[in-house]
Amino acid sequence: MDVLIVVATAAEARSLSSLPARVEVCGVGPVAAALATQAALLRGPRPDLVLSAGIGGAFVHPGGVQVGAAAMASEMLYGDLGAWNGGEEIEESFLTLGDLGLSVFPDGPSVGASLLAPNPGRFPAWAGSAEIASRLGLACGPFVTVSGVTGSVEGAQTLLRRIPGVLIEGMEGAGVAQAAALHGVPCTEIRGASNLVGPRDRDSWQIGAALGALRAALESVLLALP
Ligand SMILES: O=C(O)c1cccc(C(=O)CC[C@H]2O[C@@H](n3cnc4c(=O)[nH]cnc43)[C@H](O)[C@@H]2O)c1
Repeated sequence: MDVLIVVATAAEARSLSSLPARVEVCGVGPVAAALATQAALLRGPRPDLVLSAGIGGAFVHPGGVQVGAAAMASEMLYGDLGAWNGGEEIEESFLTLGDLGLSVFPDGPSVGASLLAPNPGRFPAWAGSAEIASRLGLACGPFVTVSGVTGSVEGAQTLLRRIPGVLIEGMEGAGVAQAAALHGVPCTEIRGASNLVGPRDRDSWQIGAALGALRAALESVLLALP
């Protein structure tokens, strides 16, 4: 399988040097990720699989991953694409694009693109993800993509309530997946957990351990691919 790996930063790319895959550095955030993935796919060659990869935050729950371990996505979804709904008389809640009847894809034919099924910003991972993760002993579950890193216990709990079993928070995965979906190329996400999702404690981030786990996971995944 020909694989395109998309990472946010040059440091992440350096930690993946000499892997048998093309590595594209996209910049931080979902917009940068989607733009760079789109550009790489237009430039070609067309890969068989796109992998969004990097470090990420781990959600704390019984099925969650430890800092320093890697995990694989079952789906990639936007965590802050929608509308906050609150006021004097109602408790604040979050409305997703699905709740609002909106889609991340054009809702009519657009230049150069055929009409795609409405999508609220949730992208199923490549169909082989769960099987390969289980074979390699990697946790597999939903990965959420945000533009603003979660910085409180309440923020982490709100995301966990909205996305049961969510494993990892990152800033690029759903953007990469959206671009791959537009091109009809399967996509999944792999991250090494550098920190817990919650109050900001930058000194506790274990970036070296996360990058080591990410590289080991990617080496095994690339070997195991058909
Ligand atoms: O120090 C900060 O407050 C800070 C704010 C925004 C970004 C950063 C970065 O170091 C880049 C984050 C980079 O790594 C991924 N990442 C890692 N942990 C998390 C997380 O808990 N939540 C979301 N993203 C995370 C992300 O994909 C970026 O590419 C530092």
